[in-house]
Amino acid sequence: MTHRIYFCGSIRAGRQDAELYQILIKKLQKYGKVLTEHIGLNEPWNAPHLSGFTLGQEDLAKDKCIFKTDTDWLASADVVVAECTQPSLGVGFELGFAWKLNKPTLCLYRPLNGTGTAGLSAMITGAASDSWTITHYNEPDELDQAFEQLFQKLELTKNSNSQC
Ligand SMILES: O=c1[nH]c(=O)n([C@H]2C[C@H](O)[C@@H](COP(=O)(O)O)O2)cc1CO
Repeated sequence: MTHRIYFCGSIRAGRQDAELYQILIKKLQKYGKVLTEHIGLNEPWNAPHLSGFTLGQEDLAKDKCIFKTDTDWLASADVVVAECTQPSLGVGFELGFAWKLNKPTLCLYRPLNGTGTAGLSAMITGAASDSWTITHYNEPDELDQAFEQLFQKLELTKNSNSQC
């Protein structure tokens, strides 16, 4: 299976869950190419595709490059998987963008995490549909089944679309 997977996770909004992102990205790589694998790196702001910018630089040109690259990747993705527990403006923006493009989307949320007591935004839960799923979990291994189901469904859709 060679799906193009866009993974979302907090960067500037806080790196508390960085190790978890790395684990989830590794699990997702079983199903295809994770376009945003830099989100699991120790310093995602120095990812290889940003190597033309000075180390540590966070100016407008770099932000424009991040925006262009990420929105292009999102538009080309077959599926979006977002870890939403650490609230992030960037992740929220990406989810709105994915929704507008009708991308199959899986939103992951850890309700028992200290930062998540207030619950997910209604703008995420309220979007639930056949292709917009919200999965609550505590440990990454609990997601194996959800990932399996997501990609099986994607395969079925791909196959039925290619038959006509
Ligand atoms: O350096 C970056 N690289 C990058 O790809 N992003 C994208 C991908 C993440 O899913 C999301 C994180 O947004 P934020 O930085 O607002 O937490 O934005 C965000 C930044 C920094 O805002």
